[in-house]
Amino acid sequence: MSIILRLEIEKGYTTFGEVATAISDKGGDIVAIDVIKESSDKTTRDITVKVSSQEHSEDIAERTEELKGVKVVNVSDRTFLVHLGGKIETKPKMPIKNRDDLSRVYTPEVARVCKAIEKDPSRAHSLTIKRNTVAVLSDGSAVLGLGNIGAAAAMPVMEGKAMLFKQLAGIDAFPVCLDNQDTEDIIKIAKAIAPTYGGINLEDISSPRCFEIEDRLKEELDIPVFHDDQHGTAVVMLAGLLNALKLVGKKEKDIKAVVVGIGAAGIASTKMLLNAGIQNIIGVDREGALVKGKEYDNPMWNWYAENTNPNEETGELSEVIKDADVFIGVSAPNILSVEDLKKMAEDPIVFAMANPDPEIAPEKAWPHVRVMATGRSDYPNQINNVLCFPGIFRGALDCRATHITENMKLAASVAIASAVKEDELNKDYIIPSVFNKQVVDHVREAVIKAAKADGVARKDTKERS
Ligand SMILES: NC(=O)c1ccc[n+]([C@@H]2O[C@H](COP(=O)([O-])OP(=O)(O)OC[C@H]3O[C@@H](n4cnc5c(N)ncnc54)[C@H](O)[C@@H]3O)[C@@H](O)[C@H]2O)c1
Ligand SMILES: O=C(O)C[C@H](O)C(=O)O
Ligand SMILES: [Mg+2]
Repeated sequence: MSIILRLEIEKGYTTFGEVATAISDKGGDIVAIDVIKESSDKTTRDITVKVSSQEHSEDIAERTEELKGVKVVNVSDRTFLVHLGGKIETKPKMPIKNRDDLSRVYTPEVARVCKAIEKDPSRAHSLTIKRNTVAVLSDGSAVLGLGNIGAAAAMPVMEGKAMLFKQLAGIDAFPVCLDNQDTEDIIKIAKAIAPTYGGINLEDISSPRCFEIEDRLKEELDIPVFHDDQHGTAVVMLAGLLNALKLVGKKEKDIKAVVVGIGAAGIASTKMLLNAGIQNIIGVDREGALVKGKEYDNPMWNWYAENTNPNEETGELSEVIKDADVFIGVSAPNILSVEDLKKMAEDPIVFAMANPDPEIAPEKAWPHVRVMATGRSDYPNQINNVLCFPGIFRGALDCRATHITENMKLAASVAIASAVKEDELNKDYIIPSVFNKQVVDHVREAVIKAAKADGVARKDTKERS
């Protein structure tokens, strides 16, 4: 990463050469120097420095501040710079050039359009932003793997999702971050804001509340509601796994899979694994493997224990990982060790999907596994729900689907998997890149077909409204 150090240097104490030496002594690589302000007694300079980590950057800033007459005004890294003022904006589709335009887009003419919608509410789809707009709704309770960091702190993730909706699928999405973590309130708020949107993408809402919120909204609204951390993750995980199993020549019905983190992503992923014919799945959470006969507070865990772990294996991850063919991690950083990897069956497949820090670092895992994937953008094999949500919503909006069904999700999975051609498949390419333009189109098409087959499409996509 690179940072920009803004320094105020009083003249007569420390020379710029001494500042540069201090930075390079600490291992910083100076790549640019800009003079911001110059006066008779001091100079302000921006120094762009390549550093290896946040700690490294703090170390350099501290060392620089120790120099006599030098003040660190600001340390900004490029990631923070791209977040300045937020990452998205709204834009009018046409300019308002004169009173005539004004009277059409606004009072008085706009009233005729309002009345038309009042008379026939379905016209909201064609006469407002509804048909192409998705709410990215979060309560900030399970943001990435960072936990309950609240609504305001969740915003950068939700803005990022909105950017991806637009860039990858042309969908106008914007964050709706709620300072409220009460299940009933969230349901009420989501229902109240629904008229604005063609769909609701629930994001980073912790389990088990996320299940009830999604189920109730699906029941009570006529627009698609999709909890991305459950279904987006499961769809992409299955796509990657189908290809990884092909690569190692193993069959779904013969393998043992260990899923760690039995929350939103873990439960939905397990349901998809079961539907794909994987029979031996063991779920592990903080207290070890979930097993039949135990009474859990979390009702979903009781369901889980009843429907998985046919051999009733018990114990910690380090015990049940023995002879596993597949590890699916949607839990917390660094919970999988090299020792665990060594106990797995031949040709281990490891999807360490916790964000931003995976269950095991790829550098550690690579020597011991056949296929390694993470949720991150900076390693090969990115298993991340971003491969799903743009295309699945593009398809759902285009056919005006009322719901996103199991078949639509499965169709999305197969479409994502098939974007990797047989002759391209290799251990570092089991899943297409986020930038593969075919992915959204293929997912869209597959999803529309499945929506029509399931009777949830309200519109023939050939017509343009
Ligand atoms: N790559 C992706 O596309 C993707 C998608 C969704 C979630 N995730 C990641 O998966 C993780 C979980 O997300 P979620 O939405 O399911 O959250 P969640 O809060 O619903 O579930 C997390 C579960 O992990 C369990 N857990 C936490 N620490 C654990 C540990 N040390 N050992 C075993 N279990 C542990 C928790 O008890 C909980 O049941 C996060 O890190 C998130 O970033 C990745
Ligand atoms: O946001 C991501 O990168 C993926 C996922 O939604 C997560 O919560 O980790
Ligand atoms: Mg998420």
